[in-house]
Amino acid sequence: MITTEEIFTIVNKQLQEDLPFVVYKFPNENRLGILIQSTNTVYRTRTFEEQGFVFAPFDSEKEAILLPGSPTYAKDFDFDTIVTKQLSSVRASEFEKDSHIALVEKAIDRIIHSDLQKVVISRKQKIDTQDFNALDTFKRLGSKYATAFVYLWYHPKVGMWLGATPESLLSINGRSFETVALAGTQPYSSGDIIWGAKEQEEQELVTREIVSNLENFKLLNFKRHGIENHRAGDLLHLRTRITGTFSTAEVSIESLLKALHPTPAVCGFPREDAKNFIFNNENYPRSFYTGFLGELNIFQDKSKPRNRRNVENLAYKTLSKSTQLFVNLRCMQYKDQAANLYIGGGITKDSNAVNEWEETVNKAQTIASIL
Ligand SMILES: C=C(O[C@@H]1C=C(C(=O)O)C=C[C@H]1O)C(=O)O
Repeated sequence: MITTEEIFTIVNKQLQEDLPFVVYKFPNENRLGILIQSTNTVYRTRTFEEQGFVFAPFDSEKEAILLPGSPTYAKDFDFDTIVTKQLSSVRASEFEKDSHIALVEKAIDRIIHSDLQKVVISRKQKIDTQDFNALDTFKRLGSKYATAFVYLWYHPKVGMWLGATPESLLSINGRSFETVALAGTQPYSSGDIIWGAKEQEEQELVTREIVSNLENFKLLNFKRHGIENHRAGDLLHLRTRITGTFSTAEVSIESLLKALHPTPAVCGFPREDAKNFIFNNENYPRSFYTGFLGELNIFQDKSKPRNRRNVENLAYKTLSKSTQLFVNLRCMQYKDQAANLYIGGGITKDSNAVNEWEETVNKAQTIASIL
C-alpha cells in the first residue's frame, strides 16, 4: 500500500518517460490501483490465464493487451477535493447528426425486415482540447463519477484512453461470480422515475440473453436479481445483477468471456447479425470502445485485520483470486491534441431515430463535461 500522492508521482514519471501504465478507481470506493511497465513492450493475452490488467478491443478476433503483474493500491483518495472545471459542452455538426439519424433509421428498417432484434449504433466525436492534462482529467472523472470504474490507460505503442464506465462485465472473487445486464437510458432527474416500454423490453432482452449464455457454466445458486435503477452521473440506466457460484476453483475466463462478450448491451442480438451490421455500417472502427478492461487473476488479501500480538494468525493469510472486468463505455481516446469521444445506444424496432441521437448527445456530455 502506498499513498495516493506517490501514485500520482509514478503516473507523471511514466508519462515523462513515455512508458505504459494504468491507474484506476473502483466503483463506490476511494481506492486507487496502479500497474506500470518499465519497458514499452506490447504484451498480449488470448487465454486470459495471466495476471495483470487487460485492455481488450470490441472485436474479439483481435488480441487483448496485457500490462502484466500485480497492481499496487492506495486507500482513501479524497476525490471531493478535486475542483471540476466549467462545463464544456459538445457541439456536433448537422452532418454528424444527419448521418447518425440515417444510420439509426437503416438499423430500424433492418430489424423490421430480418431476424435482427437489437443493434447498438455508435459514433465517434472529436473535441479539440487545449492544455490537456491526463492525470487532472482522470481526477476530475473520479470526482464526478463515484459509482463508475474510472481509469487512465496509456501505452506509447497503442495510445491513451480514459473513461468512467457504469457497466461491469465480469466479476470473479474466489468462486463467486457476478455480471450485470445494463440497458435503457434516460437523463437523471430527482422526480419519479418512469421507464418506457422500449427501454424495459430492451433491458429484458439483454438480461435473458446473458442468462442463457451462462447456462453451460452450471453455476450454483444462479440468480437473476430484480431490476434496479442505476445512476451514472447525469444519466439513469436499468440494471439487473446476475450472480452465482462456481462449483470448482478453476474457471476458464477465456470461455466465460466468449459467452459474455460482446453482450447485447453493446453489440445486439442475435450477436453475429448485430456484429455484421456494426462492421458493415458504422463508418469508423470501434477499437477499444465497447471492449473490456480491468484486473485479471489478481490475488487479493481477504484476511480480516488481526490483533498485532496474535502473530501466529499472520501465517494464515486468506488469498483469493479476483478478476474485475468492465465494459469500456463513456470513454475517450486522447490523440493529436484532441479527445475522441465514443458514444452509442441500443436500437430496437421501437426506437425513434431523433431520440436516439439525443441519447448519444447526453452520453457525450457526461465525458465532455470533465474536459
Ligand atoms: C453503448 C453505450 O451504452 C450502452 C447502451 C445503453 C442503452 O442503449 O440504453 C445503456 C447502457 C450501455 O449498455 C454507450 O454508452 O456508448
